[in-house]
Amino acid sequence: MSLRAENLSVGHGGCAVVEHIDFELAAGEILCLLGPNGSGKSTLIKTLLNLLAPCAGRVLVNNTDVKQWQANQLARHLAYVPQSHANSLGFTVGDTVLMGRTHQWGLFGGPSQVDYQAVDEVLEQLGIASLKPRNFSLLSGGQQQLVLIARALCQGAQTLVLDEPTANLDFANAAKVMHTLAQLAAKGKSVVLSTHNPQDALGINATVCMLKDRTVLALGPARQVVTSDHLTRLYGLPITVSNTALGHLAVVPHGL
Ligand SMILES: Nc1ncnc2c1ncn2[C@@H]1O[C@H](COP(=O)(O)OP(=O)(O)OP(=O)(O)O)[C@@H](O)[C@H]1O
Repeated sequence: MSLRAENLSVGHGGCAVVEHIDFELAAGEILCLLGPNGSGKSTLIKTLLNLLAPCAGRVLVNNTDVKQWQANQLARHLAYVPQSHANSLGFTVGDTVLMGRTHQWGLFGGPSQVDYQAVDEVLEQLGIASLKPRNFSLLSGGQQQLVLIARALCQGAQTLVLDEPTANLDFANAAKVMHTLAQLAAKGKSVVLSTHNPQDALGINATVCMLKDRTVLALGPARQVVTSDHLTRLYGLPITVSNTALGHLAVVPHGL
């Protein structure tokens, strides 16, 4: 499985928000989009998912233009994980995850034993099997985010695409979601995510794509690209990336 952006320009109504984006994501890799508010992260994500047409260039999934994929076929390759939300009309966690299988049922089909088994397997894989009978809308934001990741996995997609998966999550839940994504990548899934926290990118050893002023400011491995200089330019305030005594890199804004 590969996801490739080729000289891609993304935007709305023919007006480009970011131009000349080039990257290739292979199995097991994580691409992390960083950029200030309005820099085009969500616009790029929607274009990758074929929800928005590119202004120029193209998106290729397994070397085929994303526009040429049938929606139910594309669902086996790309799964969108929205931000956690509570308007699930009272569905249980089990039902919510089962919905990831609908593209496999055909017009008049319904779930089979294989589908129910797939639900149990992904809930087990993410360590949330005990949540299965619970009402999705009554879960915490972090639990909901894990359930939505489970639904995407149940879809069978090779690549998960997440728009700000840690937004609105407390410190522990955000860490758990990022850890889960890193574990999935280690097992061969590809992940695209956006975040407002550069520390997220360092923690999961991602490839980072920084968006600023309609261009890609930097693209490369987090430890090379998430630097004081790049972050200062990206967010427009002094930011230091320094080594901690434990050998981690810590991102600290200062001078406010
Ligand atoms: N449906 C739309 N029609 C026209 N312009 C839009 C639309 N959606 C977003 N935009 C504009 O596109 C630009 C990029 O928005 P986008 O939501 O992609 O940024 P973002 O980096 O995801 O922002 P944030 O971090 O605040 O979520 C902004 O100027 C925004 O106003």
